[in-house]
Amino acid sequence: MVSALNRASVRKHLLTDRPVSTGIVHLGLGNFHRAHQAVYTAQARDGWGILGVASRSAAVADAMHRQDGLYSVLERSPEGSSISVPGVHTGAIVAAGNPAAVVDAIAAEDTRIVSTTVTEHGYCMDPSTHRLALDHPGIVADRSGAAPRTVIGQIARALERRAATHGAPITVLNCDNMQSNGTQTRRLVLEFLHGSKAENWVAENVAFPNSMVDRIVPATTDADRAAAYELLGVHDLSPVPAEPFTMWVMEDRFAAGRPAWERGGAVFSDEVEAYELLKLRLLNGTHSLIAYLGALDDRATIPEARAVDFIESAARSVLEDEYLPTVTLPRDFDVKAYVASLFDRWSNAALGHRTQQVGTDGSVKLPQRVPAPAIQLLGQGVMPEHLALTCAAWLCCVVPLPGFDPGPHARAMVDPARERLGALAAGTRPGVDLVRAVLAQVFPTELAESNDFTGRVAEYVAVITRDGVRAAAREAARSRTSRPHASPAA
Ligand SMILES: NC(=O)c1ccc[n+]([C@@H]2O[C@H](COP(=O)([O-])OP(=O)(O)OC[C@H]3O[C@@H](n4cnc5c(N)ncnc54)[C@H](O)[C@@H]3O)[C@@H](O)[C@H]2O)c1
Ligand SMILES: O=P(O)(O)OC[C@@H](O)[C@@H](O)[C@H](O)[C@H](O)CO
Repeated sequence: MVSALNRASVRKHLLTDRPVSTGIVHLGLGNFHRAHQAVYTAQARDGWGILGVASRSAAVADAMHRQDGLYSVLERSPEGSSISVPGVHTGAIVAAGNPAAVVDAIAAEDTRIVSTTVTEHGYCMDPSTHRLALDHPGIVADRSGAAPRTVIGQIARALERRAATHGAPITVLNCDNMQSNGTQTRRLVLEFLHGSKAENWVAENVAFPNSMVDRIVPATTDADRAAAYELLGVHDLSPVPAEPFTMWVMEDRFAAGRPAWERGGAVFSDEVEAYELLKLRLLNGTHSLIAYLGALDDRATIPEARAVDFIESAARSVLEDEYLPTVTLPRDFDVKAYVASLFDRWSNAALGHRTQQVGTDGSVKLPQRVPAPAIQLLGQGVMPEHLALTCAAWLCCVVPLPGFDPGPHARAMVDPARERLGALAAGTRPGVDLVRAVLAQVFPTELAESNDFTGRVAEYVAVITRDGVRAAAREAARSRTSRPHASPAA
């Protein structure tokens, strides 16, 4: 019989010491948290424990319960694989079954940090205004006094309770791929609590540091489970695959202490915004383009897509010509090495990050990546051809024109706006009207109402639909060569 992973069966050198107490409540017990923050917390070795909260699915929490709270992180690269077991979780619960328990945990006096990786759409933020979507059904219900089911509702209600009881300060640490993620979370929580007694207490006693998180962590496959078994010698129900690269940069503004995450290599910096913009644009923005072009070219994974000549060229163009000129680099940052490392990381075939996964939730991810650089370049009289191509490829994946089949990887992309945008498309004339109507749903008005930009997106949609995605990328490359462009060495 194959034995299961638990504290008795795991090889001791792979496991960290048991945490002393639960100082952190983490919302979003997905793969990323388990291969990123949990690993840094294990490497801090200073006793901090984490209560993990899954939103709806019980799969990860159940697996962890059956394994004494453990799971493995399987580092995969073409050079080989290695494994570790970050045993820092003191519990795992599912919010959907017991929303009151989430509020209780965050409100507990011993809780000093509440952190989040709940995907961009978990914040119920209107993507075009970046304000709390007060008409979101979850927010409406949570504000009416029901046991809160949204992340912002859970945090806000727990902070209210802290204010009304022991008054102990706390830090809210957003670890999602969002620009100014701490600042935005603070605004959303305060908007939720607007007019309440707790509003001032939160403003004065709760820290919301900004953070930049980076590690490519795909969804787990059967091949990962088999590889984990080979390395562990016992069966893990829920291993997490991850690339070797990992980076975490955050502001050192914690209201009630923090683990010594620097022991795992985390960087505390006053330049987080520069790191965030760099990462969200160069990595995530380019990643989105590779995913949408790749899916439309029938490529299942990012490394397969990145190896296609026209996709690699488009990726280099959007990165070097359109994202890079719109960021301010952190001090002493070696951007040439960073760009080279990105193309290496996207080539990691051992990891097999799926185009479908990276392309999922485009309606809430792209607003963090595309509008600001597009508006900046348009303001300089430059047409951002490859940002327009990114939007067109996304539209062709999630709101394809009648008769156009975007292929299985695009069809598998989940998007919270898919239905709404589909209904909009059904009632709008294809072409620039449709592009403008769709972009108005997700982007700031300034970009959605730019005739130049929406016109260009509509042209790329037409080319993809009529002649295919390769032809559209060729067209973008041709247009790009007609104007000067920057390079990472510049
Ligand atoms: N995976 C990566 O490579 C990576 C890298 C950097 C940052 N991130 C950030 O982490 C996030 C999660 O990635 P992941 O790989 O863990 O995904 P995942 O699918 O493994 O987990 C997603 C988690 O978010 C929760 N969630 C989803 N929708 C929610 C909602 N509406 N309300 C509350 N919780 C919700 C789920 O319960 C789950 O715990 C990403 O969206 C991104 O912002 C991921
Ligand atoms: O995590 P998402 O869904 O916001 O975006 C998909 C990928 O671009 C992303 O997961 C990257 O792999 C990651 O941000 C690398 O740190």
